Amino acid sequence: MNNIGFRIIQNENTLNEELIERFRPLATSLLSDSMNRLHAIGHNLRPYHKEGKLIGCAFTVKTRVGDNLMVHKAIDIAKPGDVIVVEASGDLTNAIIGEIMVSIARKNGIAGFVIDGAIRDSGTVSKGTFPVYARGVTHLGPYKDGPGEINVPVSIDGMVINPGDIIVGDEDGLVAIPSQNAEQIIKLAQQQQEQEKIVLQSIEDGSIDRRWIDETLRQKGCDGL
Ligand SMILES: O=C([O-])CC(=O)C(=O)O
Ligand SMILES: [Mg+2]
Repeated sequence: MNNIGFRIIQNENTLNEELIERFRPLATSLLSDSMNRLHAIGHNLRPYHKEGKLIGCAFTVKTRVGDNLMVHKAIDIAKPGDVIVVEASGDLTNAIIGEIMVSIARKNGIAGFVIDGAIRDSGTVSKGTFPVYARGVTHLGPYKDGPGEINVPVSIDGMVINPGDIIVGDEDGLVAIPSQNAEQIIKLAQQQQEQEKIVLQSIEDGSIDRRWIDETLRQKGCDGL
């Protein structure tokens, strides 16, 4: 039987430790620049935890607005290191997760949550280092009836996330990288990181070259130069 709207699909993707460590020093700004500033989860999802970077493979959940039955199932079956990514239509009426679900997820070795919807118990979540990104907060709790689906493509604030995509989150927000592009994106981001170090050093030693600004303005025909 294929009960569309009420399905659990297996997802064996994992991210090895070596790749995680190579992503760790790379800011989301470098990673999104390395995808031509076109691919990113939108700015509406913000971190609600105190600190700590999020890196892991997407374990996706599509759920009915305000319902978290399938999110509970996801917490029980996702692998250690997975990031549970929940499409809840961006609705903030009912919270999708709270302190108890965060505690179970942490205990199960889940890397973090990305919730395109609301969370609750934010006072506790905000004191911890377990990564939780969400669109907002409400004290109103979730229903637990479904429908919902696990490991289908989801849409998170303007970006399609496929199960197994690499999710990276920091203070600036979230990016998703198809796993087959990981090596290429890491290399490009490392190159930009080196370039930015050189720029920062040139600011310190006064050798920074700012001629490009006037050159660009001249090309635009700017008055008053
Ligand atoms: O009731 C729920 O499922 C959500 C919640 O508040 C918690 O996880 O603490
Ligand atoms: Mg709670």
